[in-house]
Amino acid sequence: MSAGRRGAPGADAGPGGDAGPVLLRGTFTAGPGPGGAACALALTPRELQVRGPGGPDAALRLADCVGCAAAPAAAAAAAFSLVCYPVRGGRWGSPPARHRRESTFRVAVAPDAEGNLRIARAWSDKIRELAAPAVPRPDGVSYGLLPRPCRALVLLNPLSGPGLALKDFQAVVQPMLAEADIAPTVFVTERPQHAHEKVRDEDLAQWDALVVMSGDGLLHEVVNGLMERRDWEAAVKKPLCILPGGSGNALAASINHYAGNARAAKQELLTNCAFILCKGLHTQMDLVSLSTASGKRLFSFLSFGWGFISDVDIASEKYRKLGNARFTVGTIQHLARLRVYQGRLSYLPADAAPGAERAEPPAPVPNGHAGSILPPAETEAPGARGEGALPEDSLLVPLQQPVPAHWTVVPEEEFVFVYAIYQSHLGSDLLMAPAARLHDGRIHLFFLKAGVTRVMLLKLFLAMEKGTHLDLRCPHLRYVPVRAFRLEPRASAGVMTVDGEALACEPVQGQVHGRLCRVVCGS
Ligand SMILES: Nc1ncnc2c1ncn2[C@@H]1O[C@H](COP(=O)(O)OP(=O)(O)OP(=O)(O)O)[C@@H](O)[C@H]1O
Repeated sequence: MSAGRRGAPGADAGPGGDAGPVLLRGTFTAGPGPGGAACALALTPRELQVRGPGGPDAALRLADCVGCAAAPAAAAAAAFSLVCYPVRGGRWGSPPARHRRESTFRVAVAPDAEGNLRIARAWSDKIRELAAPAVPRPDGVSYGLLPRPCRALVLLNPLSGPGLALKDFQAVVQPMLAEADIAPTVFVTERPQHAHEKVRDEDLAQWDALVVMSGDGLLHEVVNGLMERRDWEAAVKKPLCILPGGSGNALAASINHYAGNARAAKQELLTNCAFILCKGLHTQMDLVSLSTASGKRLFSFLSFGWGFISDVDIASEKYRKLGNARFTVGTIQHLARLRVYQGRLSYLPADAAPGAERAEPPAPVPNGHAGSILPPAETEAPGARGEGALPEDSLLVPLQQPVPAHWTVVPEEEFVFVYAIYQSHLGSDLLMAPAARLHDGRIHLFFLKAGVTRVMLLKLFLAMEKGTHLDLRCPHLRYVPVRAFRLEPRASAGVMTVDGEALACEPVQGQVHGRLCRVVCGS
């Protein structure tokens, strides 16, 4: 709870107190107009303590505050308003969610309007300063804060998910961004690849952040559009932000989870993610480089899949209007005609002895260019040593060669699914890889071997809602954190998925590139 009962303002002030020392103190009245109740305020580094006349004391947590502004008020007074989004417990069993709460205080203590405005501004400036999240400084990971004012290019797919992205953006997100001094410029996509082309050709210096209001598919386009630029290395460091407008919203659900929030979907998830954007903290995120036998190179932030899960994902697109429920419908349909997928799966375990890959130095696969056909293995990729050279896949050997000897080759060659995920969530209510983090340098590889019963498969998906599927100890399900993998399907029928988008079925291999891009995250 953000507004809790407390002792008198400043009661726990001073070194060692919960809220820290009192930095500002004043007596104002509640509301912008004259005649409001008197309030004694005390501002500490963590909260604004409010004591009304005889009423309960409240503390507004600055960690919940997205903005604060001062303005002149009637009768030579001034006012300052802070907007907080505290978490309130859900009713009737619904999970706790953030709700808007605006608090305005009228300042009429100076003899003139100018003096009152000066005081109101001093309070609002200090509140804004204290409300900015502390930037963590862990070893080796870089965090940053979006500037204020902040210029955000919002790429929005009006047809994603149930088709409400534009309406939800205007109703839920835009007012929050205005409160947080973030100025959005909305670019509504008109067709597939539109966002890809936009960010590939855009002058990125105009923007402090690229915001995607859509499903994961549009962010996949944005990441690959950035990686196709000659200045990709700088471009991909532009902070990205996902606001859930799609049906799966896996990255949004993962970021919500990493922020320590309860599971949320729909408007609650959108409010949580918009709140995270308003706070403006960003950090590094891993990307996985995928190379296909036909020569494509793609960059993926979420997942690569083959088999049951991918088939459900693609086949259920026609139920997009159902939102997240489309996956439940698709799962039930596909359970009825459970298939086996044949192929060879190999991987480099994440805990393989460091340097093992150097014992037998592979000829790394060429750099290529994002989304383009790779040149033959023996030729050097265009620009491989100059500007535009993409990061080298140093753990991989060309697909025509066997995997290096220190890799593990799965003996079984019949699967129900193979799923490599690098974030925690597969969808807003599917916690597939509870251990995954934005920059853990790992691909969380799951594979389900043939022979599993339909009942067990259903149990696994039900348990995944809480992330307890591995506790079922299903002998057919394997989970291994890896740094690279290769999948060689025996037949080309069917479909694979990258970040939930369809990919032709063919041999694919991938490796993680740690901390390659940046993403807005919770503190
Ligand atoms: N205006 C548009 N018309 C048709 N397709 C579009 C348009 N804009 C983007 N697309 C394409 O729609 C596809 C799906 O988009 P997106 O992933 O954002 O939504 P979704 O599939 O509903 O959500 P999720 O990935 O969460 O299931 C993307 O491949 C994107 O290229």
